[in-house]
Order: sequence, then structure tokens, then C-alpha cells
Amino acid sequence: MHWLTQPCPIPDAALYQAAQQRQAQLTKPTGALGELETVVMRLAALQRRELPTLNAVHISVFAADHGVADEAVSAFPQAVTTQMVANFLHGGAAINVLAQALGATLEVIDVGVKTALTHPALISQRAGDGTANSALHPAMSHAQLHLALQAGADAANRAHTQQADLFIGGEMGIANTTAATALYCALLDLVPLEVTGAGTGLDRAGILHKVTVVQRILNLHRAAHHDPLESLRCMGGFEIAALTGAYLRAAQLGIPVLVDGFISTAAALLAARIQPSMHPWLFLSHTSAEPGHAFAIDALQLRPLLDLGMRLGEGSGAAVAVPLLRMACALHAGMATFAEAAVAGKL
Ligand SMILES: Cc1cc2ncn([C@H]3O[C@H](COP(=O)(O)O)[C@@H](O)[C@H]3O)c2cc1C
Ligand SMILES: O=C(O)c1cccnc1
Repeated sequence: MHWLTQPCPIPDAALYQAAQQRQAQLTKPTGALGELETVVMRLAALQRRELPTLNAVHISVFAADHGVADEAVSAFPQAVTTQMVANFLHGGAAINVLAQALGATLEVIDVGVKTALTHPALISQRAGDGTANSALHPAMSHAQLHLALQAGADAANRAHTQQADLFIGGEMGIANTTAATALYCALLDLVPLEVTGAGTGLDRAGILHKVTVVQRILNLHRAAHHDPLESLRCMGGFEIAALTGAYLRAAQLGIPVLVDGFISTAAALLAARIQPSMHPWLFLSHTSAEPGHAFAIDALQLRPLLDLGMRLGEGSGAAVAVPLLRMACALHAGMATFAEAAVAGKL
């Protein structure tokens, strides 16, 4: 695990400034493209290019099961995790359609679903047959945690080999909003009632029951709070650990990371806690409908590009935001300057 503590490259301040100067010369009032200006300046500094591009987008979807599903915390049965893996492999899930629309590379990694599938396109790096029930035990052993982190790092290494301009991680794991909620509470000092949401669609009574389960997880693993790796090990899950390893490794390799929703942002929080120098590599794609997401967004001090009421996961919200980032790059590269277009500048 030598890579885990490796720092990430520092964004190039000179290229940020050059992009800022170019934005000021384009035929529009400075700042008029809002966040589209900010993201392209950040991308220039990260990709170390005057004209950043996002042609090659790599999407890795990590799937795993959660023992805490035994506590009736999801509106869907645990079998859906494996069934959705089959759906990913057959091209029928939301992320398949979005990846195809973007011309992105999509890979599916089994990091520990309960019922293993075999399929030529499935990458199998299983840390177990699902995690243990985190309301009763640590979700995983140290060895399992490292296997799952490594599965994520391997995905980022593949993205790097394929010269990806952008990394997107997705997740699938019934009950993983419970794991993510417990992680938010442990890392950000929050109480379950303010963070817990409906996930796949619990009713009010279901959410209140989920609050009690999250509280039990937090009580059992109190010694782990504030320690990112130990919280991750105790609260789960394998796919959140894989995402954490993937984000960290992508940043170390110089690939900007576009984060999806509520669950993925738990991994982004963990990665930034483990290695603060990875924070500049993060972009938040959207605000999830899961109400607790706002706490992590505030903690990361980043502005999500979209707010569409999405609450799907799989990397779907990140994929939906890619065209906006591409348009930000196209505007930066393609607009005329005031001088080129003979347009008068600001009075
Ligand atoms: C058909 C289906 C497809 C999904 N794709 C992502 N999720 C999302 O829902 C799950 C988390 O919600 P909870 O904690 O309430 O179980 C995760 O698997 C997440 O990726 C799905 C859920 C379902 C049912
Ligand atoms: O925002 C998400 O990623 C999310 C929210 C609810 C259920 N699944 C995913």
C-alpha cells in the first residue's frame, strides 16, 4: 500500500493564471460564464495544458454488498446488487446509456457482491462475499480494506494507461447509503437524524428506523470516528473503499476526478482526509436529492455543477455533468478575443 501516502501533484499556478487571463480577453464580460470559467481554469492547471480537453472519460463502477442490509435499511432487497451488475454487463442501466452517449470507457468491478457472477467483461477483485453487518461487527478486516482500496487504485492505473482526461467512479450496493451516512456522521461530527435520508425510497417510518441503525453503527465504532481509514474499515463498504482508492490514485497520477452523489462524496471526503493534496483534483458534479449530501459539499468547499434532484448513484450524476465540462473547454478554446473580433472592451 505504498501508494496510499503518496502526495498528489500540485496544480500549475502559472497555467491557472494564463487561463484566467485568456478568459478575461474572450468576447464576454469577465466572469459572465460563471462556474464554467472556474472549472476550465482549474482543468488547465491540473492537466497542465493551455487548452484543457475532456475527450477521454473513464468510468469505473464498483459493486459490493453490505451486511447491514440485514437491518432492513433499504427499500430494495439485497439481491438487487448482483442483479444490477448483470444489468450493467448487458448494457441496460442508466450509466451504460450515459457512458455510450459520452463515448466514455465503462468498466464494472466486483469488489464483493454476495453472489459472484462470471462474465468476460466483469473485473473480479472481490474482498469478500459482502461486508459484515456494521451494526454488529467491523464491516471488514484490515486485509479486506486493503484489497478494496487496491481494486480502486488498479482502476485508476488502467485509466492512466488509457490516457484518460477525467476519472468518474460509480457505485452499486444495496444499503450503501447507510454506510455513507455513518461515514458522514463519523467524519463530520454530525448526528444521524440530520443526515439520514430515504436512499432508494424509504418512507418516514423507514427513515426513522434507519436513523437508529446508523446510531448503533456509530456507537459500536466510536473509537474509529475521525480516523478515515478506520471509519471506512468499520462502517464499510468495499465499493466505498474502492472509490476512495480510485480517487486518491487518479489524483496521484494527474487525472482530475468528477465525483457523483451522496455515496461517492463519502469516498471523496475520505480520500481528501487521507491525503489532503488530492483535494484540488476533485470536481463535484451535482447535488444529490439525499438531503445529507449538503454537509459533505460544505465540508469540501466545492460547488456542484448541477442540481437535478438525482439520487441514483452508479456515477450517473457525474456522467450527466460531463457535457457541461466539455462545453467549458470548448468555450475557452473556441471563443474569439476582443482584439481578434474587434469588439470594444469594458469602459
Ligand atoms: C434498481 C436500482 C438501481 C440502482 N443503481 C444505483 N442504486 C443506488 O441505490 C443503492 C443505495 O440505496 P439504499 O441505501 O437505499 O439501498 C445503491 O446501490 C446505489 O448505487 C440503485 C438502486 C436500485 C434499487
Ligand atoms: O446520491 C446518490 O449517489 C444516491 C442517493 C440515493 C441512492 N443511491 C444513490
